[in-house]
Amino acid sequence: MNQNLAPLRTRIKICGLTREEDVDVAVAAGADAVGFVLYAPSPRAVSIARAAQLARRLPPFVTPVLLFVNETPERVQQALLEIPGACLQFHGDESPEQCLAASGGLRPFLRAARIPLGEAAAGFDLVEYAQRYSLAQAILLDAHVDGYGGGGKAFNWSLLPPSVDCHLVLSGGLTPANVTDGIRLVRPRCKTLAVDISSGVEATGPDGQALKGVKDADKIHRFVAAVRAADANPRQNS
Ligand SMILES: O=C(O)c1ccccc1NCC(=O)[C@H](O)[C@H](O)COP(=O)(O)O
Repeated sequence: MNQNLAPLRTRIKICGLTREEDVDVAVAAGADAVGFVLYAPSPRAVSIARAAQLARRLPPFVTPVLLFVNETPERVQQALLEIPGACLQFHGDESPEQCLAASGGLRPFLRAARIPLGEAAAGFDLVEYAQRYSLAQAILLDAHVDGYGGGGKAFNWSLLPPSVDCHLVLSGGLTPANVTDGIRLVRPRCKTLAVDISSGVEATGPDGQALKGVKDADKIHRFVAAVRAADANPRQNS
């Protein structure tokens, strides 16, 4: 366990933004990064032009993250031209070589690992995966769901290996209510930990169904507050 190396400030990414007001709320709440889904089949998809428009609202030191699934290097490069300073997130079946080619070796990228649900998580070799994608800035842990991601499902965090020699981003089914447990369980196992949420801060319609791509300001604020509370209470994090 890398407890002595654990940072006291967990970085926060809010993903799947499509509206100006949600970008502004994420920034006001204290997010370190905001994610734009550049994957057409997603209900949260935005075009490159729209992502660029939204990213222009960001103040210095809040990072736009561009999420791709099995995209061509040409389209990734096009997005980087229009959104300079962005970080990339590869959330499909991209090999290490494809990640490197698409990033042009010029921009940092996150590599999503899709961890099986239930007890099967124990069979996922995260140590080997992190070695394979050693050029990634961090490995983003998401649950294995249909449609590649954004499914709002949590995998069994306690089945992760006790120590992984990389930076991790915990995602998949996080909520304001469970993020403290996630930080407590995962932070001691890696170099640094960030958290990433999309479904768990979405608004719901009158029928109780999630409005995908529309965020709830109160949930974003509660999520950030829960992360900061976890950071501030070392007893919960050891
Ligand atoms: O959001 C999507 O629709 C999506 C589609 C395809 C691949 C990934 C996708 N989203 C991933 C994310 O939004 C986050 O990186 C993260 O995994 C959050 O997921 P969750 O909080 O479970 O919605």
